[in-house]
Amino acid sequence: MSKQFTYSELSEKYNGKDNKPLYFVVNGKVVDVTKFKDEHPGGEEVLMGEGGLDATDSFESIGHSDEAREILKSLEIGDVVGEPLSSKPEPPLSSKPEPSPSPSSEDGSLSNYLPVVLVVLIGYVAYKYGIFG
Ligand code: HEM
Repeated sequence: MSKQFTYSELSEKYNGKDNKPLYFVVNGKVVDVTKFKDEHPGGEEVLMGEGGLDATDSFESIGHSDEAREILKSLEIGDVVGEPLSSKPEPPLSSKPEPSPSPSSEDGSLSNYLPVVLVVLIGYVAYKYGIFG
């Protein structure tokens, strides 16, 4: 059975800082990129930024080649268990703003009566100037 890591263990002991090993998670697998980071065509910094985190989205969004996936496989050293520590917390659903009612639908607003006022006005003018004979 392969070695198991938790996210808190990874982010504390394997974050690549202060000469610590650099591990992160891709598709549920823990990869050891301590040595590979120097050879990474995309640079060392981007990998350092993922230390101890779930890098699946970052890895997939770049559109890495099959060769990159082969290297990824060769670097796998274990599995991750438990929930990821959320680096970018989602706002709770309840904080979403309620849609505000549109002002034109307010009762008693003058704009609701505008068509009626216009029709009466036009009728009055037409009557006054003898358009109806
Ligand atoms: C163990 C994990 C990784 C491996 C084995 C790996 C491997 C590679 C390889 C072989 C390339 C060359 C292009 C290709 O073949 O697709 C590459 C490019 C690149 N990688 Fe990674 N990569 C890993 C993780 C990451 C992560 C987590 C990021 C972003 C946070 C990243 C960002 C990039 C970028 C931006 C390039 C493009 C460089 C360029 O074309 O100028 N990589 N990677």
